[in-house]
Amino acid sequence: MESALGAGIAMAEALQNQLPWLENVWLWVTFLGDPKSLFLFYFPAAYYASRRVGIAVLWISIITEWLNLVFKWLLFGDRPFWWVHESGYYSQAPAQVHQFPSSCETGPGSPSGHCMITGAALWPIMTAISSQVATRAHSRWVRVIPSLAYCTFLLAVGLSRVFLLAHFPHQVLAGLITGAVLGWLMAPRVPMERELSFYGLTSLALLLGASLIYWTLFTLGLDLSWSISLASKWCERPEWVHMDSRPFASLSRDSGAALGLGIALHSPCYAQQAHIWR
Ligand SMILES: O=P(O)(O)OC[C@H]1O[C@@H](O)[C@H](O)[C@@H](O)[C@@H]1O
Repeated sequence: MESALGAGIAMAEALQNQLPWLENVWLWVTFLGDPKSLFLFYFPAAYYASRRVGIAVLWISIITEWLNLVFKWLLFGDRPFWWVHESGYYSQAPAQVHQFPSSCETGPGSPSGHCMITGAALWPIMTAISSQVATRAHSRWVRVIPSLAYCTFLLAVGLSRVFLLAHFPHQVLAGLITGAVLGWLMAPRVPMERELSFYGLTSLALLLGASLIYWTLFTLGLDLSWSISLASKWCERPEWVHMDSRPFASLSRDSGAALGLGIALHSPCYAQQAHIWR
């Protein structure tokens, strides 16, 4: 296992030292692939274009981010930025890698959330654009552009995570595969018109479900804050350890977004707008 992780560090070394001019590109790509961007940018943009696709993006983001949190708790994956120091693997010849302001994620590393959550949530956008293109374009090459763009973007997100020392390549691969499978499975099953209690109960279930898993693992003697201690210990600058990368920050976002979606869809203001649109 150590040599596989070492190969991941060698890949990060190559990305950082052989292609230094791409640094800003990787930082931008990681920002665009951040699960937070799904809630802040992709969901509103998709909703503006199509209500159904917008709700699918938000719903899939909520559920896959929650699943990603649970997978991370169960898989105990190291992050490269602390593993290079903690493992002792580089005590003789230090690795030629450095950290960035967005390297110091405090959650465990496996699977990559950027790849898994963003991969799943962008699936409905990709399929919606694909079907639009298919009705207009006759060329097979034009029709594959949306799926090609989806794959290229996610591959770039994966490479950016390796470049930043946030993930090992196998964690990126696990995130990419899980994200695409979840996107494919969930996109046709997104609940569209449900009563407010459905959203309230989903919000509560996400909150209580994660808390129950956390306390069960904690009672079994597992320390789930191990990654926060390692991130704080090995991050080059304390100000790079961001509170919103903590596992419970994403849980609050998911639970709040599920309830917020229900309240918004049942608000008189929304009903009035929906009436005008019809
Ligand atoms: O697992 P990754 O790719 O580091 O990404 C997941 C994390 O990305 C962070 O930027 C978010 O703030 C977190 O909430 C999220 O959990």
